Amino acid sequence: MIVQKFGGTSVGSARRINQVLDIAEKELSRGVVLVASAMGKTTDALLRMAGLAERGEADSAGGELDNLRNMHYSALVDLLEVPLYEEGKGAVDRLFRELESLMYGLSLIQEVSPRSMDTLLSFGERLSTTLIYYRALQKGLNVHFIDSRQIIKTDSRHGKAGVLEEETRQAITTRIKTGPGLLFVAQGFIASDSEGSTTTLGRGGSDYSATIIGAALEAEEVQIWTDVNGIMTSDPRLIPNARTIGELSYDEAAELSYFGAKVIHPSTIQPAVEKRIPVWVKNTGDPEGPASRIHISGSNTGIQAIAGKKAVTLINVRSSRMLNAYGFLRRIFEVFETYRVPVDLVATSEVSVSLTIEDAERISEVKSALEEFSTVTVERDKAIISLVGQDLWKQSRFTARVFSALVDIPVRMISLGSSDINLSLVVPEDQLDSAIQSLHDALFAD
Ligand SMILES: Nc1ncnc2c1ncn2[C@@H]1O[C@H](COP(=O)(O)OP(=O)(O)O)[C@@H](O)[C@H]1O
Ligand SMILES: N[C@@H](CC(=O)OP(=O)(O)O)C(=O)O
Repeated sequence: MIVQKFGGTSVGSARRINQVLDIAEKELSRGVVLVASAMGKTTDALLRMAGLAERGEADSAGGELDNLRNMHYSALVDLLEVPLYEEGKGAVDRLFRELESLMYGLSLIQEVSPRSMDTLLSFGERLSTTLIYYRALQKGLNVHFIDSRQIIKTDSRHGKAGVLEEETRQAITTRIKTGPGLLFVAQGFIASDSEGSTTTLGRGGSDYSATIIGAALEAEEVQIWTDVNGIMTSDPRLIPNARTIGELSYDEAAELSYFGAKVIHPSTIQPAVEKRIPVWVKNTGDPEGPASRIHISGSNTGIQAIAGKKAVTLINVRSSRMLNAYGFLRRIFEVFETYRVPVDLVATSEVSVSLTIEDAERISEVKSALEEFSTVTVERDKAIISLVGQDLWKQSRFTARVFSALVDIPVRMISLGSSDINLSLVVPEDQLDSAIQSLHDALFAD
């Protein structure tokens, strides 16, 4: 069997949902689990709705709701015919009634807890998969609807819940019995905790849902269908002449996604690696076109791709008392552990350590804790550029080419060696795009 995941753009209209089901139908002899995200920018709209509800602006929140309703009903009209139309409409009506009551309830109390937020966001995927399921029925396919909250079990960290692997594996294998000719339709992104409360896996988390399901069912492959021709040498929105990378290793894909290549969610690779499941990244709008295959090895040496991540904060920790002493790094990392703030890059000298973090929410607490034993400076509005490829450092001219491409850009920190496939540089955020453009020109010219 295979798992096919379709992102927001891929399921963004009735026409696209038809394309999606054509793609799934072609693979049906293998048995397919289809994992879908919310239509288009629905999750963003639900987030805006939550913000308005929190401020008690029920009318404006209602406006957002009306837009979503129009989008889903107009797709419904195009996808279904009487008599199935009535049944599909009934299911969509129920979801919108529930969503509307929740939204007015939240506007009334003017409070959106992380738990309510996850419930609110879940409507995006629940609506899109309802449309896909009914359209598949309309086409006469042997289709089964799965509520992913019953198969993906997590802790209760709302907004970015941690998956409980064994419980999840058991729930998936119990509820999904695939076989040739069978189609299962499930939501990406959503899950539930042990109390049954809805949780979510973090923005873009549907890719992760797909590999979790793929790993549990020991799928032949997982296909991530999106709006570009696979993983490219850089974001094609920024670099129009970026090229598709045909083959990548799991490590390369993980580094690229972690350091900003939005095309796959950073957690996607981990479940696939454990079961050695190949992950394809393909374009729904160009199913036969160039695509990427991520698997155990097979990557070429040398630069594969450049990723960039904005909104990075650089923290410099300095203590002259630490000269020739030990335990400095341990104390620093204890602080980050206490406040559960992940550190991305680290560079050290004898008396100072520079680190980058993505999540600056708890920065003042982290800073105060570090100041108990050191002097701390914080630099905001930074970005990380990551150059990813096997054995980059073995190529003597490589670093020279990188730095001459960045001659006009102040590089604030460098990290090479922590993994042998990633050279990362910290630059000012407002110069990230131009830095990636000059690096791409210099490194992928031929
Ligand atoms: N290296 C890259 N290769 C391909 N796409 C990339 C890369 N880096 C960033 N992207 C962006 O990722 C987008 C696809 O991710 P996303 O919008 O989350 O898709 P989906 O909604 O299908 O999950 C592309 O439109 C592209 O702009
Ligand atoms: N709908 C969720 C989950 C997701 O993965 O979406 P997409 O596949 O469109 O990136 C989000 O927008 O975060």
